[in-house]
Amino acid sequence: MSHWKNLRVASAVCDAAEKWGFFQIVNHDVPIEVLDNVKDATYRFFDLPADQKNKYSKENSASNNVRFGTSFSPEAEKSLEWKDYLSLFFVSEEEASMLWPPVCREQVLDYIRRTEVVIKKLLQMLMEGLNVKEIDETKRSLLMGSIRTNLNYYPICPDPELTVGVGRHSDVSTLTILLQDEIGGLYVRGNQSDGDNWIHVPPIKGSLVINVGDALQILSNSRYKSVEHRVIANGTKNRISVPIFVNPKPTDIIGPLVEVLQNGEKPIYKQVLYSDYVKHFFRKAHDGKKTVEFAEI
Ligand SMILES: O=C(O)CCC(=O)C(=O)O
Ligand SMILES: [Fe+2]
Repeated sequence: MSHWKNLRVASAVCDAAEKWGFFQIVNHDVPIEVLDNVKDATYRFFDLPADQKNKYSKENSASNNVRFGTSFSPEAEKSLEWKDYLSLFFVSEEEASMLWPPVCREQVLDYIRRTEVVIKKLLQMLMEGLNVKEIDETKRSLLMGSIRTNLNYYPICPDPELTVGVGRHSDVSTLTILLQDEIGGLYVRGNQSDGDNWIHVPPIKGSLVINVGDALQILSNSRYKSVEHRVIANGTKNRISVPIFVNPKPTDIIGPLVEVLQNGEKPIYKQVLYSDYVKHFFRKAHDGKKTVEFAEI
């Protein structure tokens, strides 16, 4: 990735986003200490006593932008996912310094700051692949207008056969940047249409896993693919991961970009308010990729 101006790197990124929707990057300029620090901070948060963590639960949190919880949409699920999380919606450094838990705040902010450079480079390459020459203010908002970071904690599960870490889903983001630890357990749906073909994403020290989300699939009129993935429950080890979800602003209207349709290509998606899309997404339990149908024409 440090050679991101090299056309071969750009074309490998666009190719992976088209064919797989998932790839890993190395030599990306986010220092390994920043990654290690945010992993340590994640453990520090989940090691806090329950009453400390519960200060950030739905019932107790001072803001909707900070949320500690379990599973994905507990009201809609038949069985809960074996995962606790702390979700941090970034508004400003000032807000973070007031609301985010002190045990992880600085490390998460640092991780976001250092990753932003990588996000911009990736989006620039992906946009060039769509014939978008410049990321102006409107596009910047559509592509990276809001940022949410989750700290995920998958505790040891006494009977991993009975549940999952995270059920099959695609992300609502434009791009997701995922830091995973060395345990493994993330699977991605392969691009062969026949059968149930899941591919393990092997942990690579220092790498970041990148995946295309629904919003970028919609903006690119399905050129870039938002691919299903899931995490298995683990019977012997705790696992953590730290995704940064890069999203449009909630008030943005998303639909296929004009540059993509310039050659006469038919739009597959209509224009939808991004916050409506997100609402639709969180109403249901994780169940594959059906959510994107909400935006189909
Ligand atoms: O923990 C992981 O590896 C993936 C988590 C994930 O897919 C998500 O939070 O959307
Ligand atoms: Fe995901």
